[in-house]
Amino acid sequence: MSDASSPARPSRRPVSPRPLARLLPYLRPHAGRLAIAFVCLLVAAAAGLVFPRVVRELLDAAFRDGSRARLDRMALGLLAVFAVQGVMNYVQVLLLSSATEHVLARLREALFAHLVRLSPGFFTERRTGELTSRLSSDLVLLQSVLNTWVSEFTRQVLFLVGGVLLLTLTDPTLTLTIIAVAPVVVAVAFVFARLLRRASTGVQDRVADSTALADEVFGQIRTVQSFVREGEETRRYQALLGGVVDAAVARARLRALFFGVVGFVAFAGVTAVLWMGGRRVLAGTLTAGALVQFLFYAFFIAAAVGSLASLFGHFQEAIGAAQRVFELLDTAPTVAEPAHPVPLARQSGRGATGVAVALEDVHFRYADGLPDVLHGVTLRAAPGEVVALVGRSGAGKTTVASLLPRFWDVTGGRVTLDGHDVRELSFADLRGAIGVVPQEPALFSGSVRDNIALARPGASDAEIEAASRAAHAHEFVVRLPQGYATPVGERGVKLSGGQRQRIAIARVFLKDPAVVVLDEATSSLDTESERLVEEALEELLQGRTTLIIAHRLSTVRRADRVVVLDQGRVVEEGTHAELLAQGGAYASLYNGQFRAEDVVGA
Ligand SMILES: Nc1ncnc2c1ncn2[C@@H]1O[C@H](COP(=O)(O)OP(=O)(O)OP(=O)(O)O)[C@@H](O)[C@H]1O
Repeated sequence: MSDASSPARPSRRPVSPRPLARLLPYLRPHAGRLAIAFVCLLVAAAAGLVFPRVVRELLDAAFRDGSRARLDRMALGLLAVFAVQGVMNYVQVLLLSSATEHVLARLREALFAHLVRLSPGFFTERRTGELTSRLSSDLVLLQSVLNTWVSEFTRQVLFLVGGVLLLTLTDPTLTLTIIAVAPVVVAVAFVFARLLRRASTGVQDRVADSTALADEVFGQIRTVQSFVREGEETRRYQALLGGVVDAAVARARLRALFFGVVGFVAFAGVTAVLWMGGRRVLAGTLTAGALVQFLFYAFFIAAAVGSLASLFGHFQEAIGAAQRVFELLDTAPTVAEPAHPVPLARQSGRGATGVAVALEDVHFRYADGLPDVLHGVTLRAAPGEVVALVGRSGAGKTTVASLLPRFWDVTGGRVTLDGHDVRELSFADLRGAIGVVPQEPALFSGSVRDNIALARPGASDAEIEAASRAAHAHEFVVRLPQGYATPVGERGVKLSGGQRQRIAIARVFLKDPAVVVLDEATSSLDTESERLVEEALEELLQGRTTLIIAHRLSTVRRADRVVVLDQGRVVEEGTHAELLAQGGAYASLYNGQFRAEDVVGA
C-alpha cells in the first residue's frame, strides 16, 4: 500500500483476529506483569467457582445437619474465599491496567512517529480529523480490549468450563437441561453480536465525520467567521450529529433487544432447572444446599455465555480498530529515504562553496490517474545564484519548489543537489541543506525562542538572538511582554503576518542552509513591515543558492535569472530586462501582474 493511493475510509475486509496478534510485540516487554496478572485472574476465578460449593456446605449445615459449629466454619470459609478473590482482583486490575497503559502509549507513539514521516501527499488525501481520531478512539478501543476484554474473556471462559464441569459433578441429569438450553442462547447471542458490530461501525464512521468537520472548522475559523458561516457550520455539524444519534439509537435498539431476548432465554433455562431441581428435593434425592449450588453454577454458566456473546461483539470492534491502526502503520511513505544514502558534504550557507540545484527534464503528477502538472522542466541554479520562478497561477511554481526537499518525488527525470539525485541523499542531508520560507509561515504553540530554535535544536540563546537580529525580528521580539519567552499561541496567531515571516526567516538564518526555497508572500504587508522583511530576505539570500516563487517586481529585478513557467513547462528564461525586451510570455505577465507595482513604486 502506498500513502497517496489508500482509501480515505478504513476498508471492511472480513474480520480475522490477525491484526490483534500484531499487538504481541508491544505486550512482550510487560510479560512478567501480565503473567502475574493472569495467575491472579486464575486464582480469583477459582475462588469464584469454589464459592457455590461453600454455600452448599453452609446451607446443608444449617438445614440438614443443624450444626451451628459447621455453620460458623463455613461462614468464615466463605469470607476467606471472598477475601482471596478481592486481593487477587486488586492485583490483577492494577498490573493489567498499568501494563496496558504503557502498551497504549507505545502504540500511539509508534503511530504518531510513523504518520509524521509520511509525505505531505498522504495528508492531502486524508482528513486530519480522521487521523487524530485513529490516535484517540481506535487506540482507546484497543486498550479496552487489552484491559477489560482479555481478563473478562478469560474469567468467563473459566466460569463456563469450570461451571459445566462442577455442574456435571453435582448432578449429571440436571446438567442435561442446561446443555439443551445453552445452544439456543449461544445462537441468539451470536446473531446479535454480528448485527451489533455492523451497527457500531456505522456509529463510529458518523462520529468520525462529525469530528472531521469540527476539526476543519476550528482550523479555518477566520474563513468561517469572515463569511459569517457560524450558523451554517453549526447546522452542518447538527446534521452530522443527527446521523450519529440515528445510528446510535439503531444500535441501542439492537442492544436492548439483545439483552431482553438473551436474558429471557437464559432465565427461562434457570427456571427449568429450578423446577426440575425442586421436584428432586421434594423426592428427597437432592439436598437444598446442592440445589442452590447447582443454581449458582447454572447462573455462572448463563452469565458467562451472555458475557461471552457481548464480548464477542467488542472483540470484533477491537479487531476493526486494530486493523485500522495497523493499516496506517503499514502505509509505506511514497517518499522513502534511501537505504544507503550518498553523503552530502555539509556546506555552510554562503560563498563559492555553495550548492548547485537542478531539475533535469522533470515530469510530475500528484497521483496516479491525475494529469501531469510538469512536462519536462529543466532548470539550473548555480551555487549562490538567485533564480526567480514566475508564471500564472497553477503554472507549477509551488510544485517545482516542493520537489527540491522531496515533499514529493518526480515521476520522470531527476532533481539534483550538488550533482546528486535528491533520492540518493539522506533526509537529514537533503533537508538540512535546504531552508524553506513558506508563503504563510506557521508557528507552533510555544515561545518565540522555541519557534526559532526549531531550525536547530540545542542552539544557544546567543545564536538564536543573532539569527533573530539578522532577520530583523529582534527589535519586535524584545518589545513582546516576555521577550523571547513570549508564547506565540497556536500557529502563531498572536503575531502579525510580517512578524511571523521574520520569525520564519530567523529560523532559516539559524539553520544556515546552502539552498533557500522561498515562496514569496502574495499579500502585501504595511510599508514598514514590508521593508523589514525585504531587508531580512536580502541579507538571507546573500551567496545562497535560491529558488524564489516570486510575486514582487523588486524580487524579479534582483534575481540573477528569471524562469517563466507556463502550464508545467519552462517557456522563457533570462534576466528581467532581457525578458521584458523579448516581449513574450514574461512581458505579458509583467503587464498583468508586476507593472502596477512598478507604477506605484515609481
Ligand atoms: N496536492 C495536489 N494534488 C493534486 N494536484 C495538485 C496539488 N497541488 C497542486 N496541484 C495542481 O498542480 C498544478 C500546479 O499547481 P502549483 O500549485 O504548482 O501552481 P503555482 O504555479 O504554484 O500556482 P499559484 O501561483 O497559484 O500558487 C495545478 O493545476 C494544481 O491544480
